[in-house]
Amino acid sequence: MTEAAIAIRDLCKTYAGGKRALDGVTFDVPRGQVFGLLGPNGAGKSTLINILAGLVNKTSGSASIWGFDIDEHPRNAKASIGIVNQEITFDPFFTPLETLENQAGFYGVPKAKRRSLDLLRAMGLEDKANAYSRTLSGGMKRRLMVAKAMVHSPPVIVLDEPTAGVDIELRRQLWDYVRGLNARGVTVVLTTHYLQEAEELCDRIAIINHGRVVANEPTRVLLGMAQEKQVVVTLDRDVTAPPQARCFEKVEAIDPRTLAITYRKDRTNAGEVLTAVSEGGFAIVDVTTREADLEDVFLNLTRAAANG
Ligand SMILES: Nc1ncnc2c1ncn2[C@@H]1O[C@H](COP(=O)(O)OP(=O)(O)OP(=O)(O)O)[C@@H](O)[C@H]1O
Repeated sequence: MTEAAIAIRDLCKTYAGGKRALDGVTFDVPRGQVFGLLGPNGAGKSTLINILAGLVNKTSGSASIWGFDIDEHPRNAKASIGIVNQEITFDPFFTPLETLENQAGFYGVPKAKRRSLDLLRAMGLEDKANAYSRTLSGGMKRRLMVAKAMVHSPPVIVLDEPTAGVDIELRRQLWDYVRGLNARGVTVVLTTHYLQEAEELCDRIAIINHGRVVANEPTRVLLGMAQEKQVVVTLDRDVTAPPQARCFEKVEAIDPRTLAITYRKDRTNAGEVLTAVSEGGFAIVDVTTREADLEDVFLNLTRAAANG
């Protein structure tokens, strides 16, 4: 069996004051994947990452990184992971090249083994190597943070909300860099509030809620768990009385001639829904369908956990 990049077993954390932030968390991050860690605010994601980073002490359970237990081999465990936090932290008066060299010094990487320029190239910052870091754009600063977390060549990198507050174009750029890192063999763990980001990038996703894992599946399996689908039909005339059928879960009027009809794919299919609309005496002029997305699954799972 190939060992996991990160193995977490029955991890618990109760903060002083009694808050139980992690309540028996168990999962593996397989090597070579982009792994998404999702959860609503306060679910325990930062606590988990901080335990891996050695910044927060766990209450019980175990965790290992690249086969190194964080208690038994803390130095090796730390050397195996690079963590990119949400905050941008580097001295604005150093250049990107100096920033990486300083960080490599901090990690004790010998000069001969440093590859600061390679990293800057990989992050698209080569031509900024000698600029003042404070003159970089927001997206460049984030990429510099990723490069900084990579100076000791860890096989695993954790990106905590890498695109929070970043506009869509920069977000796509950062996604490309994440894909590039992964293509070079780096295992990537990503926390994000943007479900579309997880859907696009992650091979596998774990969802945590109230300190527990409520799902841990390949992304496509998770997406398959969404049962609701929608067809949007444009009709030949204004609808005064919306059509009704047992296979409809919900009918909403988008405009007088356009209806969004929700159905459950485990109970019916788009063909039956469209037939029911025609049988209601309408001719269908246009049809589009909307696939359920991760957001539907996420809401269902976190809601189910809240109610259960
Ligand atoms: N130092 C601390 N002392 C006490 N409680 C804490 C501490 N840090 C976090 N918590 C609590 O533990 C729970 C989990 O917090 P955590 O920051 O791990 O969640 P999160 O999933 O990272 O949330 P977010 O997405 O908002 O960062 C929350 O209820 C939080 O208030």
